[in-house]
Amino acid sequence: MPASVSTRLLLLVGDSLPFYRLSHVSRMACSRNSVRFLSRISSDREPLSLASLRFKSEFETAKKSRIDKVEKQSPTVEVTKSKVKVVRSKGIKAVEVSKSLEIDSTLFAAKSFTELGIPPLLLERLEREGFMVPTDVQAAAIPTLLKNHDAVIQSYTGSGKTLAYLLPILSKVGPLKNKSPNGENESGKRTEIEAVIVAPSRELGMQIVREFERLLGPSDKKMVQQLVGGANRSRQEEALKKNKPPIVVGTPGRIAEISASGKLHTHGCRFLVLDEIDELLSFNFRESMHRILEHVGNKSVADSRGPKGPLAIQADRQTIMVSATVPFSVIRAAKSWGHDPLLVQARSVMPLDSVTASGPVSLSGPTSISSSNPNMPAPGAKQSLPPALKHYYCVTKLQHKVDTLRRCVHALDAKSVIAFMNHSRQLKDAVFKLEARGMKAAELHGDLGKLGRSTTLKKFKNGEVRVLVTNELSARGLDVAECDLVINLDLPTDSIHYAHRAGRTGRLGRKGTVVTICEEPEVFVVKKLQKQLGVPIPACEFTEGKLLIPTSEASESVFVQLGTFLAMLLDDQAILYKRRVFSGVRPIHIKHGSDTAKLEDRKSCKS
Ligand SMILES: Nc1ncnc2c1ncn2[C@@H]1O[C@H](COP(=O)(O)OP(=O)(O)OP(=O)(O)O)[C@@H](O)[C@H]1O
Repeated sequence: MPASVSTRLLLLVGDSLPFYRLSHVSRMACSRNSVRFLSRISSDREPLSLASLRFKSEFETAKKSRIDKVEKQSPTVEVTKSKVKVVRSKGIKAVEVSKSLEIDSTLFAAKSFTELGIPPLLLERLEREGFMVPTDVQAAAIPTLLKNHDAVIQSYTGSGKTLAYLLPILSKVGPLKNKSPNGENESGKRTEIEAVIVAPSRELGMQIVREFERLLGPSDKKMVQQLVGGANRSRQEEALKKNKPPIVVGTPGRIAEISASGKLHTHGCRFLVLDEIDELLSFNFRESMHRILEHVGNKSVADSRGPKGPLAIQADRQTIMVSATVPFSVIRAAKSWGHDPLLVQARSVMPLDSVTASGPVSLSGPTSISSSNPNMPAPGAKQSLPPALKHYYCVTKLQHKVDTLRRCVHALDAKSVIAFMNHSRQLKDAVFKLEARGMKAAELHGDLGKLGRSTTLKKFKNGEVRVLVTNELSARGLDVAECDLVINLDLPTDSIHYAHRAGRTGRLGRKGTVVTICEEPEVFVVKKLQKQLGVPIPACEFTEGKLLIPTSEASESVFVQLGTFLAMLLDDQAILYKRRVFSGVRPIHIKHGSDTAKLEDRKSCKS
């Protein structure tokens, strides 16, 4: 090891920090059942579970007569007596939670989809496709949506928000829905569009279509029609005419276009889903969204001169808005477009009216929703990151960024990597450099045609391409389960963009790492992101094929995690956590990939 490195007291970081349990603290957001499910996915170690925290988790249907009752009680998590103590055993420092968090988990402890009111045919399909246990957000959203509430669904990336709205729709629309009281399945009787799902990109739109098709099966897959831009429009119109699909999924521009041409009749539509709603609110989509909101589910001609303007039409449809990040603009829009909409999160369902711009509404609620103060955490960003993700940054010179990326991929032995850059013209260069060094890479951006985009994506998904170099196009919604590393070759513009990029890895409880490669003058931006997101982002280096962290950074990172842990255990109003940055701590060595880590010379740690 070079002298410069050895004198800097480095920490070798592996898959498990000594505070492994701390790194998973936010799994508290999961119900016991989904934790059980998640632990099946990463079964190589035991995660911190609600059971270990002694959460109450029986499914007590009888005790709850009406969902609305629950919905009105805003904070659903109650901290009664919490004691955290640091214990030492076998040289490992660990945190033991001795007593006792109470959670009103009736809505969020479903052991199976059966308990959520899904019809039998759909249950069969779910089972066939391997969906056995609902995730937390699904357990909260499905009963809420089945009761026809308008809703904003917010939970972290990769937590299964698509099925959270797709299942209630398929419970009421198409061939898998509940039979009518006289025993007849009414499928096929209606000829109108019953559900419109809008997504901001073609890739995401097509991914949603595939999720529908997977459950509908080959014989009924024509029940859903994709209307995404870049594809042949007249073919889409013909398919609409011929198949009369009850469900359409598309991008705003194409849906608005076909609707304006009179070939898409959505006035009788019952569901309007706006996926990645905060993105759909952007200026680019304004006109198309205006048309969609004005027409979908509005049987009578809308009064566009009403006091709230044309977009405030109270339609007959159920409006469902979805994103991992919910800034206040979304809350405002949802209040204006929906009938008493609810905010559905993994552990809470509350009226949107209880969400204000000025302050916290609940422990898990949108405490970070703020419309003005730039120093406040970015709206909704905190709850948007998968809890098991690890974040690092690495300082290098501009001309060495791609080489650092390559070393990072080797050091972490990453199999499937998404690297983000801000400008599409730089992507080709990065790909060229990687390929020249023998690393299989490909670029993905909006300037490629539809075919080029889908071919590249397919190659990435099936492992032919190891590094996908892309821009913001791929930051939202893209679901590649195998992606184990996200790299920011350029800094994201803010914490919301960071959260969506980061969320391409660590999907559904899997392991994932995010590394931001930046230049020295950009480090303050990373520090700011760390503060806004409430996650530790320590500096790292890549030496001798290993990811190394300077000791001071490691200590800070451990304490950011401890702070997050305490803040989650105890209401942040009740405890004022003071972060201590250690000084003079002797080196800590943790073997990469080992399950148990050694915290050497603990005596020198002053706590
Ligand atoms: N209950 C479940 N059991 C097993 N797999 C599931 C379940 N729910 C969802 N999944 C899978 O988890 C993956 C992530 O789901 P999805 O894309 O809906 O996440 P998301 O929350 O919408 O993420 P993002 O915010 O990034 O769009 C998908 O591959 C989906 O098929």
